[in-house]
Amino acid sequence: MSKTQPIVRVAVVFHSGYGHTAKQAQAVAAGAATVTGTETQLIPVESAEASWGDLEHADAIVFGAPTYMAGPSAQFKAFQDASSRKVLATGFKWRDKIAAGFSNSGSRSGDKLATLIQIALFAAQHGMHWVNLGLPPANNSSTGSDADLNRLGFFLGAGAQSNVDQGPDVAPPESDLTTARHLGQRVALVASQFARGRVV
Ligand SMILES: Cc1cc2nc3c(=O)[nH]c(=O)nc-3n(C[C@H](O)[C@H](O)[C@H](O)COP(=O)(O)O)c2cc1C
Repeated sequence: MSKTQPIVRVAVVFHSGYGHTAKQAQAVAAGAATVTGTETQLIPVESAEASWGDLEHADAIVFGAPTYMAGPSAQFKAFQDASSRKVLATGFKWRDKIAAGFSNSGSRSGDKLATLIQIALFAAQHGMHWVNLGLPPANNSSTGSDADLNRLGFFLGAGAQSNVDQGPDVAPPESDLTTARHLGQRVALVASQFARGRVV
């Protein structure tokens, strides 16, 4: 890349107990990869211990967790807690990075908003710049449907819903994965704008 088009690194850190949120995470990364000059990395929280260095070098980190009992899963929360010692205490290393979030759950609401709010606050504690979903709500009129982009009507981040009797081969549905790809692309674009600004 030229000096005016720096490479932008987008990391997607996620937990998924049964594979559904992993599908959403893969879609976020795929969306980010559509932006020229973007390198993406998918990091399951189980691998986070080996990935603190990668996260330090990322321009943007997208955080994703399934909603379990009205908040991020315990495994994702453990990753968040570990970041206090690994990131905050060692020099506020994520300050001024781009951040965004996503969550998947069994119910259409399922209280995913609580998870997204928690993730946004977590990013704020790290001094990161939050990127919202940037889509109008959909599936909210007589002509709307579950095939709509942002069918669940989130603003803060990307939501997905996976029927609890379906595996990750079919859930969440394509509309939620397209919504996740949109978020990834938006994050990569914003990260690219920030990176160009730093060059200037
Ligand atoms: C311990 C536990 C708690 C859950 N709590 C919620 C919840 O609060 N709201 C909801 O809609 N679904 C809830 N679910 C359903 C999951 O969010 C849903 O199955 C999701 O697709 C799981 O994602 P995963 O396969 O990435 O783990 C819960 C599932 C588990 C296992």
